[in-house]
Amino acid sequence: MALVAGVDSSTQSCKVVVRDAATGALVRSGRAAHPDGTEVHPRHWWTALEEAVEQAGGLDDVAAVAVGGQQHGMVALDADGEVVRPALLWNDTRSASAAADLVAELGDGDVERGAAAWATATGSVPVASITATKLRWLRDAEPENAARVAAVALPHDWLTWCLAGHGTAPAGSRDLTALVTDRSDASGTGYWSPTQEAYRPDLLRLALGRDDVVLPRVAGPSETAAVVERPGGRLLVGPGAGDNAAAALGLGMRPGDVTISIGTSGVVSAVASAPTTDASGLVTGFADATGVYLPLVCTLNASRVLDAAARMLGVDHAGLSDLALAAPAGADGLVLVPYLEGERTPNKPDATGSLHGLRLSTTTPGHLARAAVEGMLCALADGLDALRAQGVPVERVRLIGGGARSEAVRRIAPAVLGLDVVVPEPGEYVADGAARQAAWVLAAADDASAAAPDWAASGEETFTAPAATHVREQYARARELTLDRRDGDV
Ligand SMILES: Nc1ncnc2c1ncn2[C@@H]1O[C@H](COP(=O)(O)OP(=O)(O)O)[C@@H](O)[C@H]1O
Ligand SMILES: O=C(CO)[C@@H](O)[C@H](O)COP(=O)(O)O
Repeated sequence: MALVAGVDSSTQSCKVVVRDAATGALVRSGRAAHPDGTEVHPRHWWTALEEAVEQAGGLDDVAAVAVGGQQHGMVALDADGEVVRPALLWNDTRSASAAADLVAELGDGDVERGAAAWATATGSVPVASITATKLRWLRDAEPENAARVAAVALPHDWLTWCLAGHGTAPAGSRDLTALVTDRSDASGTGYWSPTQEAYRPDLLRLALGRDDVVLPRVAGPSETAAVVERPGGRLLVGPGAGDNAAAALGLGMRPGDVTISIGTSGVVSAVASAPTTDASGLVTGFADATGVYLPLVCTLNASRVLDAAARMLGVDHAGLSDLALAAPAGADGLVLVPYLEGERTPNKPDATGSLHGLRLSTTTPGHLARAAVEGMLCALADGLDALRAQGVPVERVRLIGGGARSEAVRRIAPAVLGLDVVVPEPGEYVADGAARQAAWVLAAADDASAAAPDWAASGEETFTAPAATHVREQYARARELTLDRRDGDV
C-alpha cells in the first residue's frame, strides 16, 4: 500500500494527514500550533510542520507529499536564501494604503479605471491581503530590507522548498531557482495572470520597484516539484496549493458547488470553468489546483468572532452554541457587525466591530451569542451574493473549517444563507486536498495522463431552515455603521 501525505499550514496551526494513495483512507494524522499575530517568521511554520509530521508518524514510509497553505503571505528571501524579515500574513492590514496606491497608479490616478485594470490583469483588485501590496509596503517602509530581497515566495512555496531540502540546506548553498509554486497560490500574489497563466513582471515592478527577483516556478497540477532521495526510497514532493484550492481538491468540488470555510478567514468559494474579473473587488478571481478557476470572497473575521464572543461571555464553544440556539432568530434586533480585525471584503481595513440595537431586554448572553453567530454568517451571505452577481452558479453549499464544528453555526447558517447547507463530517479538508494532490503526483510520475485519484467522499449531514430574511435585512441596515480604528490603536 503506497502512502501519501498532505499538509495544511494554515493561519493558526499545521495539520498533517497520511492517507492510502489508492483509497484515500486515513492512516495517521498530526497537528501543531502556529504563533499568534499577523507577522510570523516562517521558521515557526517549519517547526510546526516537523512537529505535526512527527505526530503523524513521520514520512519515512510515505511516497509523496504536498503542502496546502494560507495564501498571500510575503516570504522575502535574500541571495543566501535567508528570510529577510518575518512574513506579513494575509490578515495583516498595514499595506492597506499601499493597496490603494497601487490601484490608483494602474489607473493613472483614476481609481475605478485602476480597479478594472487590475481585475483584468490578475483577476483581483488588490487589497491589503494581496502579496503585491506587501511588497509595496516593504519598498516604502523598509527600503533596506527591500533592497536585500532576491526571491519572493508564499508560505506553501517556502515549505515545499524546505521539504525538498533546499530551505533547510546550509545558508549560501540554497538554490533560489528551485522554488516552486502552483497556479492557485500564484493567482493570489497580484503579479500572476490567470488568463495568461504567466507572471506579470510589470506589476511586480510597480509593487516592489524592480523585477530582478526570483519568483517560484509555477508547476502544473500533478507535476513533481522535487524528488528527495532517501535510504528507504524516494519521496516525491508535489507543487502544493493555496489552502482554499487544496480544500476544493479535498472536497472534489465541481461547478455548482460552493464551499464556505469558517476558519480564521471566512471564505466563500466556487469552482468555475472560466476566470472572473470583478472590478468591484468583492470577488477575487483566483485559479484552482486542477487547471480551472476558484473565484472566492474572503473575510478577515470568521472563527475568531466566535472565539471572541465565547471569551466575552466566559463560556466555551459548546456554551456559546447553546446560548445562541436558545435565543430568538434575529436576537430581537441586536446586530453584531464583526469587523474585529478590520475587514477585507468589503474593503474596510480600518473598520472596527460594533453592536447595534441594544435595549435592556437584549443585554443577555444569549442575545450576544446569537448576534455574533448571525453577524459572522451575514458577512458570508453577502459574499455568496457577490459570487452569484459574477454569474457563479450556486447549487450546493458545503460548510467546513473549525467554525463549522459549532452546532449553532450549522443550524443558523441555512436560515441566514437562505438555502440548505451540507456539512461534511469534521475533517482536515485542506490537508486532504494536499494529500490527494500528492497521490495524483505519484500516479502521474508513472503515467503523465493520470487523473486525480477518485477517493470516496466523507459522510455529510444536511441542515435545513426557513430563510430568516429579517436577519439579513437588519444586518444590511447596520453594516455601514462602524467606527474606524485610530492611528496607534492595536
Ligand atoms: N466547536 C467550535 N465552535 C466554534 N469554533 C470552533 C470550534 N472548534 C474550533 N473552532 C475555531 O476554529 C478555528 C480553527 O479552525 P481552522 O479551520 O483550523 O482555522 P485556520 O485554518 O484559519 O487555522 C479556531 O478559531 C477555533 O477556535
Ligand atoms: O487570504 C485568504 C484567501 O484569499 C485566506 O483564506 C488565507 O488563505 C488563510 O486561510 P485560513 O488559515 O483562515 O484557512
